[in-house]
Parts: sequence; structure tokens; C-alpha cells
Amino acid sequence: MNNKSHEKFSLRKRIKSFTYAFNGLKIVFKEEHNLRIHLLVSLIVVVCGSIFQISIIEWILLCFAIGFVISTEILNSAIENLADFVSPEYHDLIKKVKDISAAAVLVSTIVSVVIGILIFLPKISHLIGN
Ligand SMILES: Nc1ncnc2c1ncn2[C@@H]1O[C@H](COP(=O)(O)OP(=O)(O)OP(=O)(O)O)[C@@H](O)[C@H]1O
Repeated sequence: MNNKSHEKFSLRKRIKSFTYAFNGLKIVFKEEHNLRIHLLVSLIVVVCGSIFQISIIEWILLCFAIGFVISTEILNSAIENLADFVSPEYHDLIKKVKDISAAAVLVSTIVSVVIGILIFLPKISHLIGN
């Protein structure tokens, strides 16, 4: 059993964990094309936020929305990789796992789109004079 409660705190180990996490980020950026789309959309949203001079609360909501989508996409990739390792051949249960994992990305994306609409729609309609 891996009992970590008696392990001594080590700054070196903590820093190493960060490098592993950054390595994971590098991998998903290289391999997951959906993530690139999320990052491009995030960049567009940030540019729009600057143009419309949104409030601090709106920036906080946008940051959460962006982080939410990217995090679920990263976790989805991890689950897909694990599923492919466990069962490279077709399996009904793997289909279920992958579809459920993809559903998390879908939910986070829908929530983020709603946040984006709530923030930008009033500003856009104000701009075009409605
Ligand atoms: N081994 C498998 N067994 C059963 N169904 C699978 C299997 N691999 C993929 N699928 C089905 O195909 C869908 C797409 O799987 P895939 O791993 O290609 O993900 P993806 O969303 O296309 O990811 P990416 O866009 O990152 O390639 C899954 O949601 C699942 O329904």
C-alpha cells in the first residue's frame, strides 16, 4: 500500500510535480487538436473582453469559464488515453466511458457559451443600438 502520510515534505518533489504537470500540458497541446480550438476561442474572448472593457467580475467569470473548459478537455484526454491503453479494440464499456468523459467537455462548453452570451450579448446589442 502507498501510504503517503508519513512522507516528509520535500520542496524538490513539489517542484518536480510541477514539471510533470507542465509536461502533461505540452503533450495535450501537441496531441489534442480540440484544445487548440479552445485556446483560440479563449484568445478571441479575451480580445473581445478588452474591446468591450468588461468589469472585473466579468473577467473573473470568463477566466473561470476558460479554465473550466480547458480542464475538462485535459481530463477527457487523460481518460481517452487510459481507455485506449486498457482496450485498444472496440468495447461497449470503453464507448460508455469515453462518451461520458466527452459529455463533461460538452457541459463545460455549454456553460461557458452561456456565460459568454450573458456577458457580451447586452454589450453587442447596446453597440448596434437595441
Ligand atoms: N475502444 C473503443 N471502444 C468503443 N468505442 C470507442 C472506442 N474508441 C473510441 N470509441 C468511440 O468513439 C468516440 C470517439 O473516440 P476518440 O477516442 O476518437 O475520441 P475523440 O473525441 O474523437 O477524441 P479526439 O478528437 O481527441 O481524437 C468515443 O466517444 C466512443 O464513442
